[in-house]
Amino acid sequence: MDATAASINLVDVGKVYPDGTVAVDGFSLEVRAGELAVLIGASGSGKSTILRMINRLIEPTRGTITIDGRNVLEQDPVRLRRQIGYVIQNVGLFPHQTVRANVGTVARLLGWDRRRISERADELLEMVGLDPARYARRYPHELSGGQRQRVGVARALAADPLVLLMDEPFSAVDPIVRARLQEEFLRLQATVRKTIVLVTHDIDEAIRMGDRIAVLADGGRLLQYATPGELLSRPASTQVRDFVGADRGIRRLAVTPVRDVMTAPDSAAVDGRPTVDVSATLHDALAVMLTEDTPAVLVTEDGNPVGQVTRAAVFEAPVPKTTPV
Ligand SMILES: Nc1ncnc2c1ncn2[C@@H]1O[C@H](COP(=O)(O)OP(=O)(O)OP(=O)(O)O)[C@@H](O)[C@H]1O
Repeated sequence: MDATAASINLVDVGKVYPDGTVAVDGFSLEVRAGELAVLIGASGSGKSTILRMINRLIEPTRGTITIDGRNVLEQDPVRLRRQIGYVIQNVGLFPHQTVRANVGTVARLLGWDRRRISERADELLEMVGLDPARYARRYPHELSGGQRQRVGVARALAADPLVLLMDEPFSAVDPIVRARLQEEFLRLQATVRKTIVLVTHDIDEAIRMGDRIAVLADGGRLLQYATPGELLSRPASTQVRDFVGADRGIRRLAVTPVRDVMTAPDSAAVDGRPTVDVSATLHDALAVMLTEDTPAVLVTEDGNPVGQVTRAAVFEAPVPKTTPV
């Protein structure tokens, strides 16, 4: 087990609201420690309800939820919530508190001393790309939407939680800011490696961010739980296929590394051929082929040729293995 993250297990979880609405009817999912799982699905399919049952903002009416094997339903909900970071769409920052005080909220509740709280808050602000000297003393209304969202992420990470729950964290900002926040967040996640459950409506966001994506239908019915590549290349049903979209073929290129399809470099063609780095995707390789009007590109690692990718290989990219739901 990773010391900074915890696995999450939902087994046959259900929620019937007091008015009789069956929001979630027997939902099971396993999120491995350090992985980012995305919940996506039609409006009203129960995504937010599932998310909020994990930190018990909503009490399940059946099933079990464990974090690292410990049943959350047997823990004190207030203490539980302090151990789980929670980021929501409009952030919910306290308007009359400075950015530093907002980031320090949970640490304060945990009784940390003032100096440790400020130091931690400033460290977190730096991590999310906000210079504390400039922003720590501002109030939320003195920030842009994207900056507020970063403060929300910093606040959720401040007490070093094992688990982070994110409900449409980037949807309140425009698409350009959103893409930048997603990228920054992925870089941050590569360092902090939390176990994350993220709810979104945006299939591009799901594909970009998710290690695994759960596609839900009404009542929290799990249609498929798979890696982005698998979801795009092997949708489990027409419902998933429709959901993922007609351009799933193009999307798939963006999640398939050239490493997966490259073959040994053709020695005669090494000189002068356009190159892509070994970290590139098929989407990158195809873009180079199209702009350079060439049938193949060389794949390089630290500048040395390690393989090649042809147009044919791009279009015949192997289908990823299926992982059982
Ligand atoms: N407090 C409540 N009382 C009764 N029904 C509720 C309550 N909260 C949510 N619901 C219903 O439960 C179902 C699931 O809602 P939920 O918010 O979890 O869906 P969602 O997938 O997150 O939706 P969206 O994508 O639109 O945010 C919906 O039919 C909703 O109307």
